[in-house]
Amino acid sequence: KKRSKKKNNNIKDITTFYPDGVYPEGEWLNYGQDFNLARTTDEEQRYLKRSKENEQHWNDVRKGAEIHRRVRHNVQNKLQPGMSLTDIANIIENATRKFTGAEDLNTMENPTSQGIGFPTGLSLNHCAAHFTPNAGDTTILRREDVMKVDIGVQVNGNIVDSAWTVTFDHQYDNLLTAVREATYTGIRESGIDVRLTDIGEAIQEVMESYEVEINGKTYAVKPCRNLCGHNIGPYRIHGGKSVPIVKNGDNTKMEEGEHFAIETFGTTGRGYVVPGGEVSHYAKNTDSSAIPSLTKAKQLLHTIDRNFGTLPFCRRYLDRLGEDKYLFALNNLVKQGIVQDYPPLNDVHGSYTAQFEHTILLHPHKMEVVSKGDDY
Ligand SMILES: O=S(=O)(c1cccs1)N(Cc1ccc(F)cc1)Cc1ncn[nH]1
Ligand SMILES: [Mn+2]
Ligand SMILES: [Mn+2]
Ligand SMILES: [Mn+2]
Repeated sequence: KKRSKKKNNNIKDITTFYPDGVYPEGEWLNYGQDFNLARTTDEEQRYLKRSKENEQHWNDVRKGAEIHRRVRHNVQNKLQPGMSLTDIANIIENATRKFTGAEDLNTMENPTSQGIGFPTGLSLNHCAAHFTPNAGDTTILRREDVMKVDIGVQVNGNIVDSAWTVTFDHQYDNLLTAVREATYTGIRESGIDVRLTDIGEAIQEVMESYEVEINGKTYAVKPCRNLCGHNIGPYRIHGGKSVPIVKNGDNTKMEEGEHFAIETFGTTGRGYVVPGGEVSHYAKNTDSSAIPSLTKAKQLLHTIDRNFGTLPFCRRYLDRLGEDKYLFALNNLVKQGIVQDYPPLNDVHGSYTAQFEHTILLHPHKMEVVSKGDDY
């Protein structure tokens, strides 16, 4: 019997939808609520007198954000309990590859010019981040699960990092509302010359003002105090600044022109995460120049350099490139500090964690929430 699978014709190179090559702007926010943070017209002039390469840069991020919105809308329409996490990851990653025209890294002139920004996070329940299935994983999404979907899209190294939380049971609604409102607060509090600790304090206050009843037990929602947002650099998912989600005394300031991922995590557990479980996420260390000792490790590092550069990757992407029996060599690269591993980050078993994340751009005159959609 012919499967009634209709082909989704809306998933193709995004340039067919934007023949003029100009991508939609995100949501604009004024800096700060009081007068002295509002940026005056000469900052606006500086933005408007934008240089060609600057405009190309912002347009690249906006292209990635539009792809991000379409990829997440596509999977949101398909998500059901009973699906395997592997199928969910492939739906997301194949759509990203199609929209960016990065379908086969082996045939691309420059495999890192655009495509997947980092591994698709599909972290369940007490696991808050950095889980994606490895080959052979048989995990099935269940009705009672709280799944954080964390998607990365990159265009010329400009990474759009945005995430939301999927549930099918309304008993988690207050947990999601707490985190969504905390993330929105973090976004509104961000701005040029703002201290990171002040953002964390504002996030924490909103997060802790919520409680949630799950399976008959009432919890005060807590921030996962050792998770944070971060600035983003070209081909660098973590630019060195961490945006705390609790008050932490870090007086480092946000600066004009920076890209930030503002993400908050709420939990019914202990309020902090620990690494645990099988590693799937890896990334080349930007500040390592060590040469691998093992021949197999040298060959693997060449594959990583060509296909990912300093972008994070996961084991499934190595499998897809035809790499085989690479685990010992990969662990050697990790031991030598050439590659960093990012294990899953978990609160206690039986707890529930939620996440919302957007990427923001600190223009001279206003903030642009570039990954904003009508979903979150
Ligand atoms: O937790 S982080 O390592 C971090 C937070 C603050 C400073 S560094 N991380 C960066 C990252 C690491 C590996 C990836 F594959 C993707 C991203 C944040 C994050 N994970 C998912 N979305 N955003
Ligand atoms: Mn994260
Ligand atoms: Mn993310
Ligand atoms: Mn992030």
